[in-house]
Amino acid sequence: MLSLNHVTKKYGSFTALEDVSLDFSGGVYALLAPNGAGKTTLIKMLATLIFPTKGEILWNGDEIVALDATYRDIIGYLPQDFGYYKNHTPREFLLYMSALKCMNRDKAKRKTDELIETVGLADVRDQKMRKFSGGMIQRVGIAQAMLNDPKILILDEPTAGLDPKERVRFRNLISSLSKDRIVILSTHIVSDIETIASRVVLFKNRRLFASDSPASICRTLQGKIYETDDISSITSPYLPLTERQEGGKTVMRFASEHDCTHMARSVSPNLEDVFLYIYRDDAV
Ligand SMILES: Nc1ncnc2c1ncn2[C@@H]1O[C@H](COP(=O)(O)OP(=O)(O)OP(=O)(O)O)[C@@H](O)[C@H]1O
Repeated sequence: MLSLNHVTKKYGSFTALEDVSLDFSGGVYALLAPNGAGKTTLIKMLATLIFPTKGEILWNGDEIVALDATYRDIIGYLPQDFGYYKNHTPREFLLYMSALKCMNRDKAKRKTDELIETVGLADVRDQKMRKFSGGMIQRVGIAQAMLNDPKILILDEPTAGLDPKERVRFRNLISSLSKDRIVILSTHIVSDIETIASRVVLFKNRRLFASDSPASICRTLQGKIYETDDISSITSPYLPLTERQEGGKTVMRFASEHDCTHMARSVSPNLEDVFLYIYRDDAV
């Protein structure tokens, strides 16, 4: 198990994360928060690129910093800006990354071929990456993070810049890779994780706000979410959430602290409602 115990991270006098305690056991953990909430800071600490100012991060009871290379051997990491060589083919790039990870050549070749299949790049394994789409590049990124068959796979905003079809493909890939390992991914896009996250981790005001299953997180707004096509009635204190077109009318989803069944239809909360509700005062 990977555990954060009272972790605080400061950059000079600025506190990016404060007193975060959190356990990761198995499955997909989605760090969901608006930009600037500290997701990358947490991810970089988990990847041992930066260190907590206070508190400790433990892998099965041992500090990850003290474990050093032993810990790095069990993690796979895809950073936000994943640097690759445009003139490399996926195969060349993965073999190069295997060499950096000191893998023996036979194992590296075997693993490279296997991962190229897994991420669906077999047809282009020997083509230069300069013409690859964002989704294809991210799939190469996942493959390099998986070379050492990591127990912990850490992905920082893996779906940023992908088109809807690529996002779905990527989501399915992450889900298939999450068996028998911890996957920790950061995102500010709710639809990326609604179906694949076993746990959603929310931060607010630099602190941990919630860490629970998507269903439990959604239940926190049970009885507070409504829909109506009388959108002119949705003014303060109601909180407008989303709008959609239905049967030629605009239907608005909104949150209310009080019963509104006299004027609107009560609906089941979804993760997007929760996100918009929790971060209503933040710039998202
Ligand atoms: N090296 C640094 N020095 C000073 N402040 C920093 C540094 N890195 C991050 N910050 C600040 O810490 C806060 C959290 O940043 P972080 O990158 O962790 O957020 P994030 O949730 O990952 O957002 P994004 O999705 O935009 O990367 C931000 O206010 C950011 O400006």
